[in-house]
Amino acid sequence: MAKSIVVDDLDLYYKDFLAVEGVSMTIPATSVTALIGPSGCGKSTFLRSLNRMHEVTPGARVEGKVMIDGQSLYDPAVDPAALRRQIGMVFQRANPFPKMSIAENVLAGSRLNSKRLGRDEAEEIVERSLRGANLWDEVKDRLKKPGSSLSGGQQQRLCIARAIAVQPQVLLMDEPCSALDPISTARVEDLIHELKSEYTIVIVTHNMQQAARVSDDTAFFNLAGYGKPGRLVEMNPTSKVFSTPDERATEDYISGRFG
Ligand SMILES: Nc1ncnc2c1ncn2[C@@H]1O[C@H](COP(=O)(O)OP(=O)(O)OP(=O)(O)O)[C@@H](O)[C@H]1O
Repeated sequence: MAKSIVVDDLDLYYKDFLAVEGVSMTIPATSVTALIGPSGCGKSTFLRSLNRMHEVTPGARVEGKVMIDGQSLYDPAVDPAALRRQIGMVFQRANPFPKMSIAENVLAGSRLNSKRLGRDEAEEIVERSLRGANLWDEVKDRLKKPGSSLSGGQQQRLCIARAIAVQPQVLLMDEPCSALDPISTARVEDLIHELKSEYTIVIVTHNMQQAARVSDDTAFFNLAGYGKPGRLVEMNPTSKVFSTPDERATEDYISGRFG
């Protein structure tokens, strides 16, 4: 079931370097939130703090709070590996397991999560997830072929199918279309639109039009200068951010005056 995320005064460090400072925001459930801002302002770092991937980097640490439906993500009782399997992530470059078949790719997370899957159960997960990722019709006759035999756009949708196979609460996407052609991009954007009825989606994008097309809310991050931490400048409904933003810096960025 989709969950809301509440972030309270979050600081993100790489060793002594404060990369992101003082972020507080509420990400509503079953909606798409876009993270935008100039290179280096900490969008990916922030995204990775939402499923505890940030701390996988040696020396990286977190101060502050992230709550998912009232549960603190950084509570010592939370198992980060189990949590990462519950919060799906899709990366810039499609990364299917190259030697695994299409079906096995979809099942990879479920196999890690659970006991043995029965054949019927496995087939049901494969079909449901591939349908969910708008890929079923294109691959249903070649489920045993390697994931790497698909086109780039199909591979990215396969990765989305893999992420939703475990029915995550939240789906994090880090520039999921940046390596895709316009047609594949449009398909992934359509998919994001469909998926938001079931998932809470947070997407990092450099593409302003994409943020405007796919998201309900937009968070603009900025940094005061090189070596300074990134900060959240404003978060508002996307229509407002792109028409009458609260902050001058947001307007300047959106209209291409910097970044
Ligand atoms: N593994 C790391 N070790 C040390 N510093 C890092 C690491 N990863 C990122 N940083 C630094 O943290 C800051 C934020 O980087 P991040 O990649 O989150 O920004 P971004 O907004 O996603 O950038 P881009 O739009 O270019 O992808 C940058 O100053 C970056 O150099």
